[in-house]
Amino acid sequence: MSAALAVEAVSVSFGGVHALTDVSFEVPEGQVCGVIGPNGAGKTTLFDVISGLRRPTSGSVSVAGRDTTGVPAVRRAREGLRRTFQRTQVFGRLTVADNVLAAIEWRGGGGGLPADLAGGRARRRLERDRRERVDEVLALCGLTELRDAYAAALPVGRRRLVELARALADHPSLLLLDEPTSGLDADQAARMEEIIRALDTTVLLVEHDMGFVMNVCDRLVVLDLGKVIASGTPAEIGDDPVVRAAYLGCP
Ligand SMILES: Nc1ncnc2c1ncn2[C@@H]1O[C@H](COP(=O)(O)OP(=O)(O)OP(=O)(O)O)[C@@H](O)[C@H]1O
Repeated sequence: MSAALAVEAVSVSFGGVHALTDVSFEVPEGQVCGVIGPNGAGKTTLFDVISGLRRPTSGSVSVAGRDTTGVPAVRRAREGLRRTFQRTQVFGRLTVADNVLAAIEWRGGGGGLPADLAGGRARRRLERDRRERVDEVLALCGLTELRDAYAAALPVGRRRLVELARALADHPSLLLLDEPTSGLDADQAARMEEIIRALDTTVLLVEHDMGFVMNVCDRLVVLDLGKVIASGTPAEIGDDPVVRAAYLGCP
């Protein structure tokens, strides 16, 4: 079976700066893979390449066995790729529940043409299913009690959970999380850990909190100055002398 995500020999240069050099790794379906590395290691550039915001100078990206290197970001999103950002992106003027609903309805309000063709009863069923999904995702993310709050009024930790809820709303096949614990307090980070561990979606995440990364990831890829310096299970990475010296700062 092909990997859910395969990054093959990806390089990105910005003029003379080699942000990524010959980066390769795979993530099997359903696994959580963490990308770690110091500032400037190339993590954001890698996410940009995988999500289609940046075309690599060379190399390729495949999702579920299909080469998506030249595929625009919006089409990758339609095919099930979701990404959250270091700076949370939610609709501040919508309630929490409507933020999630909008993430489900973006393919077409109320079901679009198929629902129109199918008639009123089918449309009502579709709308009911969507509202049920909103309730389900809000509960999963611990947001039920905040469903009617405006997203702009929430502290950053809660907004991050709203962003996650939006990303999960229509069952992504590949989820990219950029610093999911940034701005979260300890309880919220624990909730984030639980949510990610319970997902059956393939997840790639960038995170600086090493305790979180070690708990939540099945595999890790370590970048340094744009190159993969190690990859393996969290235990293997924790024991790797190259990583300890270059990144963890210990012998
Ligand atoms: N648009 C750009 N133009 C020029 N150089 C860039 C650009 N984007 C990134 N870089 C450079 O590429 C390298 C990798 O940057 P990138 O932001 O991917 O690293 P990062 O690991 O995400 O860092 P951080 O943890 O600080 O977010 C850095 O040297 C950065 O200065």
